[in-house]
Amino acid sequence: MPNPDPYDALLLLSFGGPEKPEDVVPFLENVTRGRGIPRERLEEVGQHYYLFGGKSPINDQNEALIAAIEADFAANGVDLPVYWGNRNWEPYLTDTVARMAADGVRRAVCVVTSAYSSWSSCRQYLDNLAAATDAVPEGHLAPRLDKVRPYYNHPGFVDAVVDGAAAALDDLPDEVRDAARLVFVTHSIPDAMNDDSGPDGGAYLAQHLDVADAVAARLRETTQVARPHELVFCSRSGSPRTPWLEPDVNDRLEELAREGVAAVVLIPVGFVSDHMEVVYDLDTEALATADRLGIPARRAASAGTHPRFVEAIRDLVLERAAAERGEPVERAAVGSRGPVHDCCPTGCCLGGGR
Ligand SMILES: CC1=C(CCC(=O)O)c2cc3nc(cc4[nH]c(cc5[nH]c(cc1n2)c(C)c5CCC(=O)O)c(CCC(=O)O)c4C)C(CCC(=O)O)=C3C
Ligand SMILES: [Fe+2]
Repeated sequence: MPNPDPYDALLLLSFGGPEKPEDVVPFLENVTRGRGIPRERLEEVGQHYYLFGGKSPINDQNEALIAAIEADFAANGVDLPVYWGNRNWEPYLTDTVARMAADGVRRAVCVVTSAYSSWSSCRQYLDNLAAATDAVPEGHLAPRLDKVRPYYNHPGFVDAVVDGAAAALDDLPDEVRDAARLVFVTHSIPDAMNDDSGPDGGAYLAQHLDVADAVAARLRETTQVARPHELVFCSRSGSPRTPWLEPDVNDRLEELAREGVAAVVLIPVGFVSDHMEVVYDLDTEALATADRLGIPARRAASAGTHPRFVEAIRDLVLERAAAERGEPVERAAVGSRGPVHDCCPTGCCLGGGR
């Protein structure tokens, strides 16, 4: 039987999103508190949510992921209850951790719906865990919360991305499929945040480039067609004077149209589920850009509840449990960078967060 000791629960930590139109403004206030996002940008992003009835898909997607994890744990003899908390919306992480304390959870392993290193995608979640532990009401012992390593290069996550991309390629018209450009997409962050990501800097960008190479190589093998690939960015915010990672997906599509590209597959490798960044920034905006430019384009599914991703979560949990018991563990990783550390050293992913 797999051994989850010393853990007595799994905590899924996510971003959170609004459920109804009245939630949108308070949600955006939560996200951007102290982050210096211009008012016009907030109004614009609010419109993205209103276009979808004020409801982000992310909460339903997390519920589906939890159901898939519970089924996978039950089928594989992993006896851990699953809790869920968000940074920016209900169920708030602070409330969840208080409930875990009241339930007598002493130590939980934590999986975040974010696969890469950077202040936004790793350190800020660690800070959220620490703050939620500190906020446990008097009279209860706060559980210890161990976040698993950034898993962008875990073979299960990568398999899910490969499958999504292969299905999107299949869906392109026959005559352009072989000439399609593989365009990997992730969330832009400020250059300074990338410069400060990981223990040696630049990890956010380097991790994406590495996994994009790995996915493209796998697609080359499975389809027997070599296609060029590249990484682009979406969802830039902040002040226009602050440099963020570029090119923007829409700007790049303009260039690709001028270069006469035959077709494009957008692969949202930076995202774990098809949340608002995917359904608005890619499906609504970028696919409209491609359409206007006359480029046949498809958007690949993100990992979501792909069985290989769910298995990867089980593997990450059991791997960390064994490591905490002091047993030798093999940390699965594809690409050229090796597994990311279990525990971030001081100074990892600081800065850039202002
Ligand atoms: C790296 C990264 C991820 C991926 C890792 C992860 O998943 O955590 C991510 C995910 C997400 N970002 C999301 C939403 C938003 N992000 C914003 C703003 C920002 N994101 C940033 C970075 C990231 N964000 C940054 C550097 C900012 C600027 C403010 C700051 O410096 O902190 C804003 C403010 C308005 C705007 O300016 O866009 C919103 C509304 C949602 C929810 C989607 C839904 O509702 O379905 C999700 C999953
Ligand atoms: Fe974001």
